Amino acid sequence: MSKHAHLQVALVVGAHGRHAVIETPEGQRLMAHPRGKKSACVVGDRVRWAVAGDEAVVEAVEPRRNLLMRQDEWRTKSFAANLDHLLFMVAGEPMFSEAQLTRALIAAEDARIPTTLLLNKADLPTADAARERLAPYKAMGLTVLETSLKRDLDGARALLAPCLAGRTTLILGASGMGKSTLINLMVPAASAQVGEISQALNSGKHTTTTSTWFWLDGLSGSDTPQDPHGQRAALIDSPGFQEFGLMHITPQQLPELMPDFRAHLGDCRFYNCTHRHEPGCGVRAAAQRGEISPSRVRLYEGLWEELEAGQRKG
Ligand SMILES: Nc1nc2c(ncn2[C@@H]2O[C@H](COP(=O)(O)OP(=O)(O)OP(=O)(O)O)[C@@H](O)[C@H]2O)c(=O)[nH]1
Ligand SMILES: [Zn+2]
Repeated sequence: MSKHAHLQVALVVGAHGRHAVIETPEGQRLMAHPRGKKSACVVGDRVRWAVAGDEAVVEAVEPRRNLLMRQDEWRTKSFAANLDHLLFMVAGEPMFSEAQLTRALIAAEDARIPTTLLLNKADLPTADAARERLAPYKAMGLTVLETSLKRDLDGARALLAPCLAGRTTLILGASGMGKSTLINLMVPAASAQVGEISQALNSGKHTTTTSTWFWLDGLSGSDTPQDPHGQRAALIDSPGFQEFGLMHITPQQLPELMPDFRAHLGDCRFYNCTHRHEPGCGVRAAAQRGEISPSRVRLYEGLWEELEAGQRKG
């Protein structure tokens, strides 16, 4: 048993730099500082904490079920930990980026986090082009839900409730896909809560720089067979969509993490086929038969080069 096992557990609902906002099981929120590098925490972490002087100190982070990383130009940071589900929002206007989608799916697959795709703005004529772009993803088994958050709030709520019930969902969407509209629909008090957390973390500045945890009341999973104890539903919003960091993945792992590629991995002549230029490649053959979309092949090749270059840099 860890030497911190006697300490109380709290949930990290906001984190930024050397600060965290933690929530006790009774629902009390406190500012806390991690004791050291080892106790640095991210939203979704369960932590052991204690009072030291007049502040709360995070003494240890409980083992994580998973951790999603994001990447900006310079470095890799964490999005959130202990996720059950990822909801990736897309739209036809502005048209979503298939490269961002593919990266997110690879990261989620690697972390074994199931993903649902949400096509918003289904009311616009441009939704057809988005549906077409999503076809390969549907074909590889992903669920694609459709909403018109602006036109039909009640319909969206009814559709999303079972998808969010009883689990912790990280919601991702590039600017303009309708993420704020969705969060405000599901969490009416969201903007007030974000204000409180970001004020605590940024000492007064009212900008959101951190992922934020929201409880979704009324959506406990007590009716779902996987969760007979009725775990509370929660949403994590992560503002300022960044690319997923994939630097922890090797190019050789990529095909295993792409279900449309994975389906053909047994069909290559060489056991160490990279599916780029080898003769007798089953993946290429599948692409030629139209079973893997040309855009996915291009994305795979680009990622391969990027990850290989990253490996060389060490
Ligand atoms: N036609 C249509 N417009 C929508 C729909 N949902 C959201 N919008 C509009 O799309 C725009 C972007 O929505 P937001 O919710 O602000 O998008 P966001 O993804 O949070 O974008 P950022 O605030 O830039 O991060 C707004 O003008 C919304 O009113 C929809 O279902 N249909
Ligand atoms: Zn091959």
